[in-house]
Amino acid sequence: MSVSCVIAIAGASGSGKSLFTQTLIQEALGDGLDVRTLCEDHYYRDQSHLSMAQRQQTNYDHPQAFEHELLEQHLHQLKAGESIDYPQYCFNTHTRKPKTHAVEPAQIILVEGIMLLASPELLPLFDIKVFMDTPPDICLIRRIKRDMQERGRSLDSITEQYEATVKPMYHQFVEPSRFKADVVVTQGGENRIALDILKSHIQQLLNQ
Ligand SMILES: Nc1ncnc2c1ncn2[C@@H]1O[C@H](COP(=O)(O)OP(=O)(O)O)[C@@H](O)[C@H]1O
Ligand SMILES: O=c1ccn([C@@H]2O[C@H](COP(=O)(O)O)[C@@H](O)[C@H]2O)c(=O)[nH]1
Repeated sequence: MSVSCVIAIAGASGSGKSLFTQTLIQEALGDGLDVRTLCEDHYYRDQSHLSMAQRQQTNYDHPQAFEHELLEQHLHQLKAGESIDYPQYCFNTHTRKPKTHAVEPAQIILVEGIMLLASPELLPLFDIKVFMDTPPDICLIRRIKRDMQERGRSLDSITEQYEATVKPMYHQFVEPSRFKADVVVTQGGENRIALDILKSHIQQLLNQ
């Protein structure tokens, strides 16, 4: 099976990318489509050569924090009908897990991540580029809740990281990348009309 459509879902941390992507996947699967998802987070560079204190100081909100050359290679492979060894990243240790997951090519590949539209080398690989446009204060509230519940973080570490890197890098890289998008989605991961518009456009691309 060769890939017919690669969709990028970008936007700030906490903007609703994962929820929007999961909803789109569930609905596309329900429509009988063959879908896979890739998360840019799994392409974070491994930090195992650093001490834990150094890992905690790393700027994870700069495009260079990601191994985008590997993501680019994987998207080329999937488009060519080849399976990939999808890396697995651990947020608690800031390291790549030893095991990869095999991902097979599919009709639709959804890729979600903060820097997807801020990396010129990736842009030509996307058939549809989506940007989740959610106000920064809402993103921060969601991030605090999620990082405390799911990523083993304290409130102090979240707010320190937010001021040191997340906020300035958002303004330098993420927010300007909005202008690369084909579709800008407001109201987070539950925007029904945006989901329906995308599903309809995906069907058109698959029928071409
Ligand atoms: N429209 C929404 N209304 C309420 N909560 C939302 C909405 N969109 C996302 N969330 C919640 O906000 C948190 C962060 O969303 P998530 O999709 O993980 O963001 P991202 O992947 O962009 O970091 C999650 O707990 C998610 O369930
Ligand atoms: O080791 C790490 C790697 C990343 N982060 C933060 O994660 C977000 C991106 O993930 P989302 O799922 O889009 O929220 C990014 O803003 C990094 O600051 C981290 O804290 N530690």
